[in-house]
Amino acid sequence: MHVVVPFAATDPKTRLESVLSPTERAAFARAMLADVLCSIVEAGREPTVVATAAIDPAELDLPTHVLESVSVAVDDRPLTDAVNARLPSKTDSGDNDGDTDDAVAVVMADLALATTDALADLFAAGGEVAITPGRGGGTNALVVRHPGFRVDYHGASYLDHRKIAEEVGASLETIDSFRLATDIDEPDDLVEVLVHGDERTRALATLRDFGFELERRDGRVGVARRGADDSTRER
Ligand SMILES: Nc1nc2c(ncn2[C@@H]2O[C@H](COP(=O)(O)OP(=O)(O)OP(=O)(O)O)[C@@H](O)[C@H]2O)c(=O)[nH]1
Ligand SMILES: C[C@H](OP(=O)(O)O)C(=O)O
Repeated sequence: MHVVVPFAATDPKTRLESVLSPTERAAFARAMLADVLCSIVEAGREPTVVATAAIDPAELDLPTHVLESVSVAVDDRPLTDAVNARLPSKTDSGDNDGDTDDAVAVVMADLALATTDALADLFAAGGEVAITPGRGGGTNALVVRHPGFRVDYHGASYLDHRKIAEEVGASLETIDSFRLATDIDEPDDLVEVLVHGDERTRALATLRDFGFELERRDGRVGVARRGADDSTRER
C-alpha cells in the first residue's frame, strides 16, 4: 500500500489567518504534517508527501527512522488532480481485481489527532474504497483499491465520494474515527488539539508555544491566546 500525504506548502491554513500570522500558520501546518508522518511510519508505512512546492523533510525535525521512511514529490496541480494522478489505475495490476498491493491511502496532513492505532485501522479496512469522513463533510483519509475510483475534493466531498464509489461499482466502507475525523481548519478546531492532542505531538507543543490555552465558557469550551501585553486575549 502506498500512502500519500497531500501538503499545501505555500500559504497553508488560510482559514486560521484570524488567529495565526503567516509564519505561524506555516509552522503549525508543518508541525501537524510531522505528527501525521510519524504516526504513518509507526503504523508500518512509508509515506510520500505530495507537496505543492519543495519542502525539506530534514527541516521537520523527524526522528531518524521516520525521516528515512518519508519521501517528497512536488506536484503543483490542484489537490484533486494531484491525488487522482496517484490512485490505482487499470494498468497498475495485471488482473484489475483490486489487488491490495496496488492500494493507495490518502491521509491529509492536518489530522492533528491522528494516532498510529487509528491509522492502522484505516489501512486494515476492507472495501474497495474506505473513507474516513471529516467533520463538516470533507474526506480526511481514504484507501482506494478500485481502479475506477477518483476523488473530487472540497465541499461535502464525503458525500461526493460515496456517490463516485457507487457509480464505479466499488464497495465502500465508512470508518467512524473521532481521531481521523478531526481536521484542523478553523479557529474553533484548535480546541480539539488542546483537549485531545497527545502530549508528545508537535502540534500541541506548537499551539502552547504560541500561547494558546483553553478557556472555559458557559457553553462550549473555547481557546484564548496570551497576548503581547501578557493579558489573555479571548477568541
Ligand atoms: N498537494 C496539495 N495538497 C493540498 C492542496 N490544498 C490543500 N492541500 C492539503 O490537503 C489537506 C486538506 O487541506 P485543506 O484544509 O482543504 O486546505 P489548507 O490549505 O490546509 O487550508 P486552507 O487554506 O484553510 O483551506 C491538507 O493536508 C493540505 O496541506 C493542494 O492544492 N495540493
Ligand atoms: C480537502 C477538503 O478538505 P476540507 O476543506 O474539508 O478541509 C475535503 O476534505 O474535501
